Amino acid sequence: MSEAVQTGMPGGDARHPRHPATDPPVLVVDNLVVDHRDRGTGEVFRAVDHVSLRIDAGASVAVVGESGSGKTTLAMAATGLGVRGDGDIRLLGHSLSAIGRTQLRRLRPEVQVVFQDPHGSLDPRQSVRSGLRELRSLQPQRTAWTDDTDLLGRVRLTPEILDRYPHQLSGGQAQRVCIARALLMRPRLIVADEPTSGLDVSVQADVLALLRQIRSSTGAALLMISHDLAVVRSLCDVVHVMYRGRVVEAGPCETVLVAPEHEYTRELLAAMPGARWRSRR
Ligand SMILES: Nc1ncnc2c1ncn2[C@@H]1O[C@H](COP(=O)(O)OP(=O)(O)OP(=O)(O)O)[C@@H](O)[C@H]1O
Repeated sequence: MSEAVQTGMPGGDARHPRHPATDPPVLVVDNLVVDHRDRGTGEVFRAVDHVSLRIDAGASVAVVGESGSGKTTLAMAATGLGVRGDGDIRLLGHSLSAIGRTQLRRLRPEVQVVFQDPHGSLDPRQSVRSGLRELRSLQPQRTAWTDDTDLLGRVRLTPEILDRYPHQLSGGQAQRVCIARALLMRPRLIVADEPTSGLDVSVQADVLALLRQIRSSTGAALLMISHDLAVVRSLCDVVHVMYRGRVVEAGPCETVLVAPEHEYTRELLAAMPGARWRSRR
C-alpha cells in the first residue's frame, strides 16, 4: 500500500515519499534569460533578465512585481511549460536542457498550474465529471489514489458539482475545481499564477486558505506569482521581488517585508500598508 493511502495524504507514495526536509530541491534556476520577440515590430524584448531562484521540496516561494515585470514568463520558462530561455534549470533533479520531449512530458504531471481565470482554464464543453475522467484516463496510475467525491471534498466542494459545466460554477467554485484537478495529479510543485485576483474579494481568502492547507497536507512546494504582497505574506516563506525582468531583492518574507532593501520593494509595501510581514502564528 502506498504511503499516500496509508496517511490519507495525496502527496507522496511508497517510491517517492515526501520528506521535504531531506528531498532534493524541486526547482533550481540559475541565470535564466528569456527574450520575447514582438510579433508586430520583430523587436526582441528581454522579459527575464538573469534570474536565479531555488524552490526546496515543500517550500512556498513567491515572485512579486507589477504587471509586465516578467513573473509569468519566469514561472513558465522555469518549469518547462513556456518558452525556452537561456540558463540552467533543474526541475526535480533533471536539467531541462539535457532532457528530451518524452522525459519532459513524463515530468509534466509533477508541476501543476492554477491560473488567474478559472473559467478560462476549464473546457466549457466538459462537465466537471468528464474533465476529471479525461485526466484520469491520461494518468490512470497517478490519479488512482482518490475518487471524485473524495477529491472534491478536499477542496470543500460537494459531489453535486460533478455534473455542472464551467458556466454553471461561481468563480470560487471554478477555482476550487481547478485546484482539485491540480491536486489529482499529486504534483511536487504547484504554480499558482495570481490565483485569487480574478475572484470576488469574499472568496479570495477561502481560496488562499485552501492552497495553504493543500500545501501542508500534501508536501507539495508552491510557487506563487502575485502582484499582491498581502497574498504573499499570508502564504509564502520566501519572496523574490521582480522589476523589469530582474529580481531586485529576495529573501525570507519576514526580512524582505519588514526591512526591504530595494527602493522598488519599499514602494510596493508603501502601496499596500497591510502587506508588511507579521507572524502568521
Ligand atoms: N508571448 C509573448 N510575446 C511577446 N511578449 C510577451 C509574451 N508574453 C509576455 N510578453 C511580454 O513580456 C513582459 C513580461 O510579461 P509577463 O506576463 O511575464 O509579466 P507579468 O509580471 O506576469 O505580468 P502580469 O502580472 O500582467 O501577468 C511583458 O511586457 C509582456 O507584454
